[in-house]
Amino acid sequence: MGEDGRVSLWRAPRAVSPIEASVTLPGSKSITNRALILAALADGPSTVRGALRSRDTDLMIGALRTLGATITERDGGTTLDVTPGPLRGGEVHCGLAGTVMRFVPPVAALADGTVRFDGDEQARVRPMSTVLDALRALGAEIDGDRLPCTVHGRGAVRGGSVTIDASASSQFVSGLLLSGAAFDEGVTVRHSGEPVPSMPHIEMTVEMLRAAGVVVDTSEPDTWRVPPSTIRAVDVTVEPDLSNATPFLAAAAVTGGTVSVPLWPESTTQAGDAIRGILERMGAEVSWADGVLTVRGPQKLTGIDVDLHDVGELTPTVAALAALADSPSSLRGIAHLRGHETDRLAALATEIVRLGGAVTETADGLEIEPAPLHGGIWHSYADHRMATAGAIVGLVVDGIEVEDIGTTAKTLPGFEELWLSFLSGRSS
Ligand SMILES: O=C(O)C1=C[C@@H](OP(=O)(O)O)[C@@H](O)[C@H](O)C1
Ligand SMILES: C=C(OP(=O)(O)O)C(=O)O
Repeated sequence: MGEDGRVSLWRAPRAVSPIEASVTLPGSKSITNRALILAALADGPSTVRGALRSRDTDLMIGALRTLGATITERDGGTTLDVTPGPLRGGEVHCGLAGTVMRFVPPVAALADGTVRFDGDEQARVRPMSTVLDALRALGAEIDGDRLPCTVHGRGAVRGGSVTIDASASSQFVSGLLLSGAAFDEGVTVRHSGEPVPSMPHIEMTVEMLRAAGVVVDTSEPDTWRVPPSTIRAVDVTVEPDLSNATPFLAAAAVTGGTVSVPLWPESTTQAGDAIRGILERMGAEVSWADGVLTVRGPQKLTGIDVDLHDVGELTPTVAALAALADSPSSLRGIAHLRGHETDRLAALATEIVRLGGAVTETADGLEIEPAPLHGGIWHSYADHRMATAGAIVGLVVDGIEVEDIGTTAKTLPGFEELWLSFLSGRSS
């Protein structure tokens, strides 16, 4: 929606030749928001360098300031100095950020005061009861099962053991673990149910807790044990957001060009790293040397049969690639995407079919057949990754107009300008 309330349409740039470019991405949303939570609970001042500044991370900064942390900015806002303060009540706006909705309530339960949570209309239907019920079982008092809801903080949380069904989102586990060391008895989270999605994101949580001196016992499957302890202040540098890199790498794949992304970590828990294997299987050449990832697109993009359960946030990019491939694709293991920013399976199927594509929505994924696409409006559903998926399609299909491209500000403000300078080979 534009400022005047009308739907805004962005004419997606068409690639006139193979894209040859290099692009540097800002920091990871997932690492930035975890670092901020841990810093707000730490035993002293922390510094977060290379932080992502976007709607989701600004909402996290706002939430933690409300609860009592002092957060100051340097280096154009990408270095954040965080000094924890006594936790208190207030109003927290979650926007559409899963990390704010699921990571902040456990912090609020530790506050001395009442914390009211609300968010965007679409956030009010995102699953949240699992983390709220778990907090109740651990001794917190909470009204509500989704946004809006209220946490009546009492300055401490008993903690202990809780069994949850985290099959709808890994963020339920991460949220409880991030604050768990500050609970009187720590926390033991056991998962019971269908497999937990997005496991690398839980590994990211565990790795960052350990870096802050917190013990996390992961010796039993589907069980995470965090004994009570102080959370050490840290000086952390955030990796670039590899999931946000995927539309840029996809541009090489669909145009037969060459795209490089510097500062690509040699090893990482970020889901975005899985794009390397995915693009290779679709026919691209992928190489990594001296911290630079390079993708060289194929003559013909092949379809892929892939289980994206662990890396669901890559689905919009992979679906756009699949819609442009010359053989069928099957994207599986991603039923939980119905609880993301929007029902991503329905949204992707609707938008690709609208352009002439052949997509069948299954219970846990998408079947995509090759079909010639034509121009038209690509709706974004307030979902940053839907918007960037439309930009990928627009590279090779004439007349694609992406509705509400500004929604990319959730994790990548300035996407339009970055995309344009990238396409002209001007980006860094
Ligand atoms: O913890 C995180 O930072 C995230 C976990 C994942 O959530 P789900 O487990 O709900 O898929 C991922 O999709 C989301 O983009 C970020
Ligand atoms: C699922 C996503 O976000 P959130 O952190 O809001 O869950 C995402 O970025 O793809």
